[in-house]
Amino acid sequence: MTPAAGDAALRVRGLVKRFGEKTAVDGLDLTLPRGELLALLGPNGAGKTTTVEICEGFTRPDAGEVRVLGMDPVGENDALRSRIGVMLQGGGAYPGAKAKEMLRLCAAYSADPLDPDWLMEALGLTEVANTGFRRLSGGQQQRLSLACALVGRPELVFLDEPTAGLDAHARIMVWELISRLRADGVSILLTTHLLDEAEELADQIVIIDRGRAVAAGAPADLVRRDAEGQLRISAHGLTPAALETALPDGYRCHVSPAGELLVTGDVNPELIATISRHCADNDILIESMNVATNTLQDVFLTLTGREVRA
Ligand SMILES: Nc1ncnc2c1ncn2[C@@H]1O[C@H](COP(=O)(O)OP(=O)(O)OP(=O)(O)O)[C@@H](O)[C@H]1O
Repeated sequence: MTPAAGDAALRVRGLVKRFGEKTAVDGLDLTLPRGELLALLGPNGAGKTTTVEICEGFTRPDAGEVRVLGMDPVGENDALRSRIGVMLQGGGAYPGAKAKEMLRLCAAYSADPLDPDWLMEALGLTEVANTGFRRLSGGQQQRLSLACALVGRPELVFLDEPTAGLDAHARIMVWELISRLRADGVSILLTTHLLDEAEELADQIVIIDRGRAVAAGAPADLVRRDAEGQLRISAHGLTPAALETALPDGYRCHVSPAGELLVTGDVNPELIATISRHCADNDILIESMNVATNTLQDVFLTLTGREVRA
């Protein structure tokens, strides 16, 4: 259900941002309903950070409308500051402080902050509580920035690539914390170029490429977008031309770069039986046959012709 504009935590319409000749954001629309997590998924340079910085009120757009909790992020920045959570780079205003001090300073801005000790523990930072920000590893700095964004119990959080550069263990800690916030009703705009991150955490995903939305929907709907299935077959002697003539109209057969025979169309038990019969009649041994499901990577590739990490 599309919420009314007033109900959305974030509403972006027709957003455009240019840097000289370069159009970084090119007519983007986003709606983040309250209490949901919207993932902006796209490759390097897609315009994700630019979009987030505009929503945070740090950058002015060239065109379009942005409403954050119903307000203008530039004109009403003071009123918004305590209600939104932002991950600052480089230690924000306190790069010389120790980790725990820094989090306490951030918490002091809020009337009802989360417990800084609990947050440090949840993000695996307890051991470095007394280490200065500059001496933390990149991954620890990243997690501390996340803690600072969250400690004030914001209604809406902007997380720009929150797990970039984290190892697998730290990434899971961050995912668990984000899921918990989401369950507590916090609205979250998250950017990522990690397909599994978007799929795991998001209620809605907007795939962006070159500043434009190329697809949007719930993760499950996006991967069902191309409802046609695919069979991957390894069978020595099986040729696409011969198999295609044995199948009903509408099926397409070709060989993948990996040397597998791909059959595209409605994958059902009768199709598998027909292929098995064709191979038996021609004395061909099927070594493997798999039903391939569409992944977000496939969706992205189909829409943009590029890998999401490109
Ligand atoms: N201040 C700036 N001056 C000039 N060009 C910029 C500036 N900021 C961003 N760009 C350009 O705008 C485009 C979008 O950049 P942006 O950082 O928003 O992408 P992104 O999706 O966040 O990428 P990444 O995943 O690499 O962080 C890029 O081509 C980038 O080079």
